[in-house]
Amino acid sequence: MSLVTSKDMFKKAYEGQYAVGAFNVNNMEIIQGIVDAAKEERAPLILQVSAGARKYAKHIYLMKLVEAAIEDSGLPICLHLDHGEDFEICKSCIDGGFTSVMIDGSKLPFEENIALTRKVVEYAHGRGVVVEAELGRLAGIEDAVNVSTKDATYTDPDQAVEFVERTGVDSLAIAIGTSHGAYKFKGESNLDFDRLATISRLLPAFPLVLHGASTVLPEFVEKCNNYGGQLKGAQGVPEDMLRRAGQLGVCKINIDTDLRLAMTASIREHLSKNPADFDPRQYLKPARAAITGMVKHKIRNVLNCSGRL
Ligand SMILES: O=C(CO)COP(=O)(O)O
Ligand SMILES: O=C[C@H](O)COP(=O)(O)O
Ligand SMILES: [Zn+2]
Ligand SMILES: [Zn+2]
Repeated sequence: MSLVTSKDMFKKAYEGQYAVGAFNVNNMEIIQGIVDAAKEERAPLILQVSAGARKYAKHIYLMKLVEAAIEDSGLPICLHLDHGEDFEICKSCIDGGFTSVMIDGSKLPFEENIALTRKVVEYAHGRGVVVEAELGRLAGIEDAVNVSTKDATYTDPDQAVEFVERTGVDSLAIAIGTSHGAYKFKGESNLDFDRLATISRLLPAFPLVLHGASTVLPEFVEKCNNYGGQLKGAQGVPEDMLRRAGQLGVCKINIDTDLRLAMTASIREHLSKNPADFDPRQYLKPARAAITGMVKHKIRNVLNCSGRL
């Protein structure tokens, strides 16, 4: 088994009206925790690396860890660059063995986003790599930059069609009200499903991507806070909304925050209950198991992709 692109995964997901999970990875325990869950569930899997993760762990370490995960698990895995901000980082990941890259030109004017995305698509497709782009802008924390709610813009459906036609991109991240991080809504949660349905209708059989799709499960926030954390007012996207998105052309659902919460809650609990422990394996082992539990929950209850390998 080797690294694969998301092409077949998305085709099957679109036809089956479910979504593939794209989980952010930063270190060995996170990769192992996710892969263990996907293996048990026989689920398709995308592992994604942000620019920040690449800086933290280094490209080669993440590459080798993912290669090891494929060899050890026998699973086909798509390795994806999350939120590539320029041509250079996309090129570096393509040259360095990734099978999928995201060029995120969403903060650029429409024509500049098209030109940049086209340039990446030409380079990637020539090398068998697929490309995700973004149109419309999510609020929240992304690569240490906080996009305020007033700077966020929802995706225009007609522009989405023109964008896909003119760039030749393989999938498109859209903005319909989700946001990055643990604080997505104040009060009532609301996504623009009419907009999603319109985009989906205008782009039949085309895979859409939902970023900022963590559910921020209250029990994990509470556990963090019960053991010394200070996560006040954290709120995510309700699970039923994500299931609905999966039936409206969303083939890839991005999850990072929920993994962070699962891992941190577990570590906080362990160290609080076992103050004499100082061997990292003592708290990283349950933390890794917490990641596995979270990913299995997503695969079964949010993505509906269990057994779809
Ligand atoms: O979109 C994401 C990564 O690109 C992650 O979103 P969350 O912060 O909701 O997990
Ligand atoms: O979209 C953002 C992802 O959650 C990655 O976050 P990061 O840039 O802190 O690694
Ligand atoms: Zn973006
Ligand atoms: Zn994102």
